[in-house]
Amino acid sequence: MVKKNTTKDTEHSISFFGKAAAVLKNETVHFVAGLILVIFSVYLLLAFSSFFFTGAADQSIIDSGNAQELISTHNGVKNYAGSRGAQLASYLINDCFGISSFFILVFLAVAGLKLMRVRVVRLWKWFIGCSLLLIWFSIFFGFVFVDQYKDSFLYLGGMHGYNVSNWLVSQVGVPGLWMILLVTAICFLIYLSARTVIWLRKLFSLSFLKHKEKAERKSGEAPEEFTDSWTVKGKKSPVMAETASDAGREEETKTPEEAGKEEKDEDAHEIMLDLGDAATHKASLAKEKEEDEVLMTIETPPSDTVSAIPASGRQEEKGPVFEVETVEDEEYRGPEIEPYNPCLDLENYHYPTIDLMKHYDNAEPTIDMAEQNANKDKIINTLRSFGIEISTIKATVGPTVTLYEITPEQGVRISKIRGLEDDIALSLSALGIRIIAPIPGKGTIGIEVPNSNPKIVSGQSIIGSKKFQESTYDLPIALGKTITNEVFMVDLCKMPHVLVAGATGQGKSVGLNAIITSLLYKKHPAELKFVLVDPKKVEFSIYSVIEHHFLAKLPDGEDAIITDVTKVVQTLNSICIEMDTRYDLLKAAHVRNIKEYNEKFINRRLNPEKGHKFMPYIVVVIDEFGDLIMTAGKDVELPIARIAQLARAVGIHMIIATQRPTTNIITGTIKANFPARIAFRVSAMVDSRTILDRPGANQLIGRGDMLFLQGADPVRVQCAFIDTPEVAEITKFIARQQGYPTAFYLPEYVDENANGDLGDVDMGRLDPLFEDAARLIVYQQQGSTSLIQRKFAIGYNRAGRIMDQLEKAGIVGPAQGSKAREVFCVDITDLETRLNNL
Ligand SMILES: Nc1ncnc2c1ncn2[C@@H]1O[C@H](COP(=O)(O)OP(=O)(O)OP(=O)(O)O)[C@@H](O)[C@H]1O
Repeated sequence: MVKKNTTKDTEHSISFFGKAAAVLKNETVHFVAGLILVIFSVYLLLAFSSFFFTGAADQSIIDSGNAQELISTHNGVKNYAGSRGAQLASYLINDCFGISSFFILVFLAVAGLKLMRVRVVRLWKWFIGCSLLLIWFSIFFGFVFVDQYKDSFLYLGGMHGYNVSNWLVSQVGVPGLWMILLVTAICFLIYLSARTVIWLRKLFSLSFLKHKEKAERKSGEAPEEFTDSWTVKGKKSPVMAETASDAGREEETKTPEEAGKEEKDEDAHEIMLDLGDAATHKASLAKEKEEDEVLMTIETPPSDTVSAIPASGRQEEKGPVFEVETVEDEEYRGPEIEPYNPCLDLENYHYPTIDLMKHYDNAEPTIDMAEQNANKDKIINTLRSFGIEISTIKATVGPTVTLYEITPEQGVRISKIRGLEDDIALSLSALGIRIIAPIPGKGTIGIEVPNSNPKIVSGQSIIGSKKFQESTYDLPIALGKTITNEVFMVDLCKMPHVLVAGATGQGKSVGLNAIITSLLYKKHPAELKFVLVDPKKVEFSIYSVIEHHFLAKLPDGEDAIITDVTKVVQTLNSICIEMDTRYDLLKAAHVRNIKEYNEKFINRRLNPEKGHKFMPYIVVVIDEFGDLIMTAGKDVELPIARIAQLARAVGIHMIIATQRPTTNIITGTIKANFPARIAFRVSAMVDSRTILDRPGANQLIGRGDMLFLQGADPVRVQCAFIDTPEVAEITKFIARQQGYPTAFYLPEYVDENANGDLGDVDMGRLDPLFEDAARLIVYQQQGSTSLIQRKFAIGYNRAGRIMDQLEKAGIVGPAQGSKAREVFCVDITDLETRLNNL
C-alpha cells in the first residue's frame, strides 16, 4: 500500500512538473510575461523621472519608513508613480546605484520585448552590458559628485557608488581611480566593438604625428628619418623622387600599421594588375636603374615585390579605387570578434520533431519463408527446364522486392539467362521482375522478384534513422530504402540537379515530398530557401504556410508557390540574375563555391557593406515540368538549362519532375544537365530509355518503387512514404514558430520586351515620392527600382511606377535587364533644374 502511494505521489509530482514546464514553455505565457515586464519598466521610468522633481518633497515621508502612513490614501507623496513608485525610486537610486539605475529598466524592457518576440536579441549580452554600465556609472558618479552627498536629496551614484569609490580611493588614490575608470571604459568599448582599437590607434598616432609636424615647422626642414630616406631616394630619377615624396606625404597622415597594411594591399593589387607589364617594366627598369631595388628595400621593409615596384606604381596610388577595395575584401576583418551566426535572427527556431510523422505498423521487415522457398524452387525449376544449372542461390528480402542472387554453373552464358526474363516472370506469375546480369562488382546474377506483401517504408523510419540524423551532407536527402533494407541517402549538393519522371500515380509527388521534408528536417530557415513551381496548383499548396521561413519569391509575387506560367518564366530568369550576382560575389571574395564563401563570411572576412551577405542554398522544385515546356517552350527551357549548367557552385539546385517522359519534354539539353535521375514506374520501355538511357523503369511495380541513377548503374529504392497529412503537420510545426518578416526575395526581373512602352505613364499625376526618389537616385547615381523600394519601404509596383515616371522625365535611362538604369542627372543641381522645368 505504502509503495503504491509513493509511486502515485511520484507520478503526481512528475505530471505536475511536466504541466508546469509546459506552461512555462507556452508562447502565450511568454508574451504575457514580456508585456508585464515592459509595462513595469515604463512604470519604473515614470517613478525615476518623477523622483528628480518630487524626491525632495517626498524624502521625509519615504525616509520615515512609516508603513501605515505610506499605505494610507492621503500619504502626501507627490511622485507620479505613487508611494510605491517613490519608494522604489528612492531605494534603487539613492540606496543602490544612483541614476545609472536607469539601466535596470532598459534591461527589463529588452527582456520583455524578447519574451514578446518583438525583438530578437541575445539577452545575456544585454545583461552583461547593462550590469557593467550600471556599476561603472554608479562608481563614476559616486566619485565625481561625492560633495553632493552632503546637501542633496539625490545621490547621483547611489550608496553603492559612494562606498565603492571611497574604498577604491583609499586603496589606489584619486589618480588610480581615474585610471581604473578609464581602463574599464576602454575595455567595455572594445567589448562593444573591435573598431575601438583602430580608433584608439588613430587617436594616439595622430597626436604623435601632430607633434612631429609642429617640430618640423619649427625647424623648417624634414625630420631626420625622412631626410635619410629621401637622400637615398635622391639617387633615383627626379620623377621617382617626386612621386615618392607625394606618397610619403600621404603616409604621414596614416598610422604606421595602417600605412603598412595599405602598402601591402597596394602591392598585392599592383602585382595582380601589373603582372604582365610589370614584368617587362621591371626588366627594363632593372637595366636602367640598378639601385632601385636597394632603394625600395630601405623604404618598405619586408617584401621583395615592394622593392621591385616602379615609380609608375606609386603614381597609381590614388587612382584605382575599385581594385584597392577588392583587395581590402580579402583583408577585411569584421568589427566583431565572434563569428557571424546566420541563424541568429531565428535563434529559437526548433527543427521539426520525428513524432510529426506517422508510424506504420506494417513497416517492419518480415520474412515469409514459405514465399521465399516457393520462389526459390520456381526459379531453379524454370532455369533447369532451359538447361541452366545453378550452384548457389541467395535471397535478400527488401521492403517491396526480394533479390535472388544466383551463381550459375560454369559454362553458362549470361545472355541466355537475360533472355529468360519473361519465362521466369511467367513461372513466378509476378509483375515487375528485373534481371541484373551480372550484378556489378559481384560474380552473380540478380533476379528481383516483387514481394507478395510489400512493406511501407515510413518517413519516420528514414528521417529518424541514425544514418540520416548523423549525416554531414550539405543538403541531405533521404529517399527511402534499398533492396538490402539500408537507408538510401544522397547529397543534393553533389548531384547537383535531379530529374524525376514516372507515369501518373506511381509516387512522384510522394517522392518530391520526401526530398523536401528531408531538407526541412535538416536545415535552418537561414540556410535554405525553396522556389516551388506547381502548375497543378494543388501539390505544393501545403508548403505555403512556411513562406516566411523557407520560401523564396519575386518581390512583387503575391503567392510564394508559383502556379502561373508567366510567373515561372520571370522567376527562373530572376534566379539566373541571382546566380550571376552570386558569381560576382564569389569572384570578389576569391572563392570557388558557396561553401567557401559562407565560411569566409561567417568568419567575418567579407565586408557586408560591400554587398557581401550570407547565401542560403536555393532549391528549385518544379512539378509537372512537361506542362511548362508545352506552354512556354524555350522561355523556360533556356533559363533552366542555364541554371543547370552554372548554378552548382553558387548553391542553386533544381529538381524537375514530369509524368510525360518523352523526348520533346526531356530534351537533349535538359538531359545533359541533369546527371541525377529518379525514375518511377513508366508504361513503356522507350520512356525508361528516355529517363535512364536504359530499360528498367518499365519493370518497376509502382507505389514508390523507383530506380535512382547517378553515374553508371541504377539503384532500386523503395521510396519513403510521406503522405500529405504528415507534410501538413511538419509545415504547421514550422509555421507556428517565428519566421522572417517576408519570404526571401529573389532579385527583380525586368522583362525587356514588356517594358518598352511608356505611353501610359501619367506625368500629370506624379507620385508624392517622385522628387524624393529622384534625389535618392541622383545622389546614389544608381537607377534601381529596388533601391527606391527599400529606402521608402514601398511595394515593388509603386517603386516601378516611380521609376517609369523618372524615365519619362529624362532623369534615368530605359531598363537594361538586370542592370541598374543609367542616371542622366550628374548631380543634385542638375536634377533641381530638370525638376523645375517639369
Ligand atoms: N513510397 C510509397 N509507398 C507506398 N505507397 C506509395 C508510395 N508512393 C506513392 N504511393 C501510393 O501511390 C499513390 C500515388 O502517389 P503520388 O500521388 O505520389 O503519384 P504521382 O506520381 O505524383 O501521381 P500524379 O502524377 O498523378 O500526381 C499514393 O496515394 C500512394 O497511395
